[in-house]
Amino acid sequence: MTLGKEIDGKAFAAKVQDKVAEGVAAFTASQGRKPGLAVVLVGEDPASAVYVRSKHKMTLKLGMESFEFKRPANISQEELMELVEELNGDPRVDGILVQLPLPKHLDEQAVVELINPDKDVDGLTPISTGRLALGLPGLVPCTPLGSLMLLQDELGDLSGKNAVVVGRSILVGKPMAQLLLNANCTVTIAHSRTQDLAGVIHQADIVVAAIGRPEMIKGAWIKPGATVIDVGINRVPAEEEGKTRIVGDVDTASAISHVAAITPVPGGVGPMTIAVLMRNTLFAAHLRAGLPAPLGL
Ligand SMILES: Nc1nc2c(c(=O)[nH]1)N[C@@H](CN(C=O)c1ccc(C(=O)N[C@@H](CCC(=O)O)C(=O)O)cc1)CN2
Repeated sequence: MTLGKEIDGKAFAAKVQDKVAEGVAAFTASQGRKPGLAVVLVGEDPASAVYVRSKHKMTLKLGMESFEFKRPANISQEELMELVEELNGDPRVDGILVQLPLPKHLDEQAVVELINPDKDVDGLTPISTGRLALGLPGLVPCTPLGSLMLLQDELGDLSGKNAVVVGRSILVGKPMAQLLLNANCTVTIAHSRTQDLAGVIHQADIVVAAIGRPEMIKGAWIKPGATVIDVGINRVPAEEEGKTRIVGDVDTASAISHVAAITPVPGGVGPMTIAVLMRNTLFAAHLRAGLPAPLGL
């Protein structure tokens, strides 16, 4: 039995970060200021707090300015919108990211829509989404772009490949499908109502799993030799009493003998999410300064 390769997302993310750091140094030298990223965290969700801390540390490590805005879970819609308006107008801020999910009483879409599209480093505003749908250059959501980079590094040209994206979220599934379509794949979006999910997945040369259900996709569903990107980050009970561990949406133990390559969880797509956020911040800084997009990123 041959086993597929595990794609090292951490190592690839480190390469992206090195290139961003070079670009940041060049930008800072030419503009006399550092690119700046503002991250807004609402509430006390422990996972969100960890991700925001990682973003802060990475922003500083790569030579950029980091502005963190922590607000209580009971913040009103108006107060949050005011904060976004302030950041839209702040000349030190090139990129704005509102950490998701927001507490239930807040209208996530309204908050995202208020972000200046030139500062939309999450690629979630209607302008960014529209540009992606039209195949125009723009800011693209971090996890899907990171996943595409891993696929292109692994497979080269993706033209003509059958790709199945499992999941249709605004953050991952929909932009991922659009990116694969722009890369000339034949794309199917599968979701919770898809009939014969196993059969649909079995047609795919590329599977992107983004449904948020722990280890749901089994090895037998995967076409032998397919490349699998596992976007899931699901916390499940560990063997040790009271502890948890993270698993993806794919049952890696059964999939590894079917795939040509697969991203592990952790250490696959996750690190790429933060690396691409850094890239997008550098891109946004170039855009605002009227400079062409940095090369090689
Ligand atoms: N506004 C946004 N909110 C959220 C996004 C996003 O892109 N924009 N994505 C996720 C969370 N996220 C970044 O925000 C993120 C998730 C996971 C990782 C990561 O590196 N994961 C590690 C495992 C980490 C762990 O042990 O918990 C891995 O997979 O190796 C980074 C960023 C939802 N919200």
